[in-house]
Formats: sequence, C-alpha cells, structure tokens
Amino acid sequence: MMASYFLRRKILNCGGSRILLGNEEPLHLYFQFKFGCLGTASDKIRPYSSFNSSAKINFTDLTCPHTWYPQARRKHRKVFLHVGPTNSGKTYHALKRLESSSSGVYCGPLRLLAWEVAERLNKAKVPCDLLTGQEREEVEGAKHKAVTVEMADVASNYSCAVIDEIQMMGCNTRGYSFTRALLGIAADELHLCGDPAVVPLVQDILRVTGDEVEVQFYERKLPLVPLKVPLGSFSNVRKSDCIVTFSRREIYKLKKQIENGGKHLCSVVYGSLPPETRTKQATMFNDAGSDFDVLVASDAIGMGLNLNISRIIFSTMKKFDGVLMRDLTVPEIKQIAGRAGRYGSKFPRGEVTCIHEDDLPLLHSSLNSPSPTLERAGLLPTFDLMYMYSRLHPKKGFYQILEHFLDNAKLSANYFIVNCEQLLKTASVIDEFPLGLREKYLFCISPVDMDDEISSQGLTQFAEHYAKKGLVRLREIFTPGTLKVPKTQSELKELESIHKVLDLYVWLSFRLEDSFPDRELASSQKAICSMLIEEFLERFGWQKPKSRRFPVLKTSSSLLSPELRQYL
Ligand SMILES: Nc1ncnc2c1ncn2[C@@H]1O[C@H](COP(=O)(O)OP(=O)(O)OP(=O)(O)O)[C@@H](O)[C@H]1O
Repeated sequence: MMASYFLRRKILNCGGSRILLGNEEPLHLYFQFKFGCLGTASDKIRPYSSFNSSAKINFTDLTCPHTWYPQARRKHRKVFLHVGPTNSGKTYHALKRLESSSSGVYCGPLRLLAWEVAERLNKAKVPCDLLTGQEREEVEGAKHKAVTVEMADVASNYSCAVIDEIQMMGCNTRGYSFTRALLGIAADELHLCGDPAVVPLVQDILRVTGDEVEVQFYERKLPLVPLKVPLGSFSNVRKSDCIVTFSRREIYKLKKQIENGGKHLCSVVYGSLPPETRTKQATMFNDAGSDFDVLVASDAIGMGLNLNISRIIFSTMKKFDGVLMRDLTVPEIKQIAGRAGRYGSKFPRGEVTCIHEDDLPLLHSSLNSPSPTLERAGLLPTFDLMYMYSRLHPKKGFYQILEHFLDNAKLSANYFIVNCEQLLKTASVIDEFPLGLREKYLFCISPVDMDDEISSQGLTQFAEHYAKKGLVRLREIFTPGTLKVPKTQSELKELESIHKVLDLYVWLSFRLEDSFPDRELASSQKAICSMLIEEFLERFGWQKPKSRRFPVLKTSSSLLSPELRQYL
C-alpha cells in the first residue's frame, strides 16, 4: 500500500479572489444550477458585488439544500435504502454491490469502519483508498474509496456509493455530514444502510431530487432473546458477556468487580480511547485464545465494531447526556442490545438482560417498540454560502458572521441546523488571529472539543503559529516532556486529550495544506500515547504488565524527545 499525503486542490478564481475549496462544493456549478450561469467559473461568475446590487440573493435561505449539489442533481440516482435491526446484514449486502461496481465510495461514521471496509475491499482484490480526517492511504489503480462521512467527495462521479448508519443525519452535531453525503454524492447507485425510522424522511427529502428510491427491509439473521432473569450477582458473568455502562468511572469499577471474582479478565471499550487502543481491546476480546473473555464497554460498541458478544448486560438504563440523567431511548437500547449474537460468530442466538431486576421492564418494552420516526436531517451552511454572506458584511469577524447566519437562516420542515456551540466557541478564539475565512471555517469544523482544556489550548496554539508562520512543525509547539505513564484517572484523561490534540494537528494540517511534514512524528507520539494508555489499562486491572519495556517503535527514535526515548 502506497501512502501519499497530497491531495489535488481545487483552486477557483472567483471575482478576482482565489478560493481554495478543498472538498467543498464547486461554486461555479452551484451557480450554474441555481441561477443558470453558464461557462467556467473564471469567465462567467460575476464578482460578488454585482450580484449584491442586482440579484438580491438571500444566502441564508437554506430551504433547498439539494440545489447545492448540481453534480448529483444531473444524475438520475437509483437509491436503495437497506433498513432493519443491527446485525441483519444491511451493510453486508450494500458492500457486496460496492465490491462489484466499477468505481465507488463507502462513507462510514467511524474511522474504524472505514479501515475495516478498505481492508475488506483490498483483500477481495478491489483496490481501495482510505481517507479519513487523519489518514490518507492511496492504493495504486484504486477506483474505490473508504472514507469517514465528513471526507465524502461531492465533486466526483461514482458508479456506486454506500452511506452507513444513515439515521445519523438526525445527529445534533454530525448530522449535516450525512445530509451532505445523501444529497451530494454523485453516484449511479446509492446504498443507504440504517434504522427503519429513517424511511419516510429519506423518501420525502429525495422527492425533489428526481432520484428513484427502493426500500429493502431486513430481518435479524440470528434471534435476539431478551432474558426474563437479571444477572443479579457478578458471579453469574460468563465468557463472551458484554457489560454496558455509560461513564468511564463505572467501566473501571465494573472491570475491577468482575476481575476480583478471579474467573475472568475484562477488555474495555469506550469512546475516548484512541482508536488503535480500542481496536486492540476489541481484538483481545474477540480472540478465543485470549484470557480477556469479558467486555466492559460504553455505548461506543453500538456502532459497527464487529464483536463476538453472546450476551449484552445493561448495568443501568440511565445515561447522563451532558445536561441531565435520562432513561435510554428506544433506538439506543435496540442499537446496543442488537450487538449480541453476530451472524458468523459461534453463537446460535444473542441474549440481552440487565444487572438489576427493576430495569427489565424498560428493556423488554423498548425491544418490542418501533423506533420513533426520524423527523429532520441536520444541515450546516457550506463554506461557499458563508463566504458569499461574509462579502455582505466585510467588517464582521467569523463569529459574528456565523451568529448572524444562524439567526437569519431559513429552513424547510425536513431540516434543522446542527448544534453550532462548538463552532461558535472555536470562532470566538480563532477570530483573534489574522486568518482567511476558509482557514477559520476549517478550524471551526475541525474535530476539537473546546470544553476540554488541553484540546482547546492545542487548537489555539496551532492557530497562533499557523497565522504567523504557516504550517508549523509539530516540535515547535508540542512539548512531549509531560508524557508519562498515568497513575490516576485524571492523568489518563490528560493523556487521552494529548492523543486527541495530535489527531487534531494531523487533521488541521491535512485540511489546511494537504500535507503534513511531521506526520511521522505525530504517529510515533500517538503510538506512545496509546501504549501508555494500554499500560494504564493493565495496571488498573491489577494485571502484571507483560514487560517493563515497551516494544520498539517502527519510526526512528531520533525523532523523539529524550523524555520519550526512555520508554523505548
Ligand atoms: N449473507 C451473509 N453471509 C455472510 N455473512 C453475513 C451475511 N450477512 C451478514 N453477514 C455478516 O453478519 C455480520 C452483521 O452484518 P452487517 O454488518 O451487514 O449487519 P448490519 O445490519 O449492517 O448491522 P449494523 O446495523 O450493526 O451495522 C457481519 O459480520 C457480516 O459480515
């Protein structure tokens, strides 16, 4: 597999100013479609000022988002909606079509899923590139791509495309990326996999696009049996059980309680674990020969990971959602419970129960109820629209433009604007630096958690250096001397945040410059973070680390600081 970190950049000459569009929608096509302009962007698009005086275009009118994607609108797409419960083979069938097509793209919600699909296609001798926010691997001769949905390209033509977990277009933060892929991917065949709750909305949204829609319903391959008896005591935990809880503190508490019984060792999976560590933990659990035969996990297992679970056990049916403690919803319960009994594993059926008897009624009633219908899909103004809008308000900072745009946006009944709190927080920080609008937009849509102190500091540092010197060398801003084996939960959290910052630096560098000179350094630092986290996981479970020394990294140790070299 040949790695390349350079992607073609689309440079558009518009009204005298050069706009780097990256993966955004081609502006001239948008105008051709919406306003009937003809010819190339450079000779036919009028400078914005003349639009402003004559046409009175309302850029905050988001009522027809399908018109933002003229390339897809020129196609008569055949859309297949594969819907059914988890583990029913929806993705399997869509991927079979992708595999047999002459060109195509898989868009998934997780990096791990994009990895899995790229690997699967390459194994089947269908060369497939991998493209996520953090990695780009180009395979010679590839006409297929496996991408995370944010990276889906709406300027290419494909014969086949798959969007996995399409119900995520209702997600309050990432929904807009799924909507963009749904409306914008120019494929002859588009396969959407997800929950039956999306059917009416997708049909309604696609009524205006001229696409042909066919719905295919799936049944679970193996039965899912809700047990009448709760787990009760931890002495009843069996090999291949997965205990689900919703806070990291609880995950480690349960792991300790189960391991204290002396019969099992537990792998753990939760959202903030670095993907590499998560994969390793999942692999240990799946490996029949490993001692780690029980899984303790958060709802991070709900999507995609292929896990050989025979029984799901809910430790609680309540979850803190950032504001309050609430009952799990019907779709959440179904998605998690459905992970038991994967087709192709050695189990004839999946089972599901709770630790406490009081929780059983909610579990049973939820599994017997249909998921509520999805009513609206997420939207976010594209860079092009924000750019046009900003020309009307040249003195305003990005924060004010965004705020103004959100206040004035008009939407149709099928859509909502996703939560822009993080965007606004980032915009208020980024506005302090002399950056172009496109750069600011990219910083704002980057996967940064501004509520995490280390992450927000990381983003601010990067922006400051980028504004002064352009793309910076990681070693100029990253001081890895603080990395050490964590001893407490808060030190572990700190290390996970550092891992996230490294991921963020790679993401920003790819999107801002299409290259990343320090990628190797970032990878080695990330590998060390992952190893330190694994070391913590072993210690926390009171397992003896297999070795006091870490395995030697493939990357050159000369790239590492003396503080880090001591771990090699
Ligand atoms: N016809 C089949 N032949 C062989 N394996 C299959 C078949 N259908 C499904 N599988 C396997 O069963 C497992 C679950 O299938 P798949 O991932 O397609 O389910 P899904 O309905 O998309 O679930 P989810 O909603 O969790 O993504 C996978 O490991 C898949 O490879």
